Amino acid sequence: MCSLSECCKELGAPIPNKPLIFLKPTTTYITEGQDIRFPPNCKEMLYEIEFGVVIGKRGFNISRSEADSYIGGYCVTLDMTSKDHWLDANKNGHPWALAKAFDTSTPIGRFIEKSKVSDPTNVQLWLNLNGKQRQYENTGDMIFPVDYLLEYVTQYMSVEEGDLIITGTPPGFDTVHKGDVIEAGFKNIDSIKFHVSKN
Ligand SMILES: O=C([O-])CC(=O)C(=O)O
Ligand SMILES: [Mg+2]
Repeated sequence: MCSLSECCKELGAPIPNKPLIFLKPTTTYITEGQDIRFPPNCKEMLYEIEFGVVIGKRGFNISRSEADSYIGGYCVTLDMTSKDHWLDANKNGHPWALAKAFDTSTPIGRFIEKSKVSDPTNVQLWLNLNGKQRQYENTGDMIFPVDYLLEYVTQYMSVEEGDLIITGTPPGFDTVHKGDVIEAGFKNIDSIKFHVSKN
């Protein structure tokens, strides 16, 4: 979901009044050492660094004030998006499944202990493409903070231990090419490195 206000400015889009929710199955996850692969009919793929929140226990109808007790930890996450399928879905009012949930579309880092993130509302996200900085934004700039997102989404669906909630990308997201290298992280906390497959 686009939950960083600068991102909306960049797109010329109005700031949304509610979060936009979509699902990515766990079959989309890859870890370091595995390559990001273009799905069929995708000529342009987008990178997005996201603040990943790992759920610590099952919950439904979680209130904002209780939200922190449901957080088990954090995870540096990329939300890779097939722009071709995304544009096609938006044009036709169709779901984003092929745009967001193709295999390898969710590169994830290590589990980060909750205690390693002293203030989740002040984490510096960064992403470098081929060594050049492309995204750099603080979680303090999110339109919908993590506790609000948990309250919002669990009105509709339960969360379970190990679920990963990704919270929207900052400005600077753009296309990758085959052979590119993406490095991304939470400043002074953890970082990840992934290659886009050459073929
Ligand atoms: O791709 C989108 O339109 C929404 C999204 O995932 C984000 O903002 O992180
Ligand atoms: Mg995203």
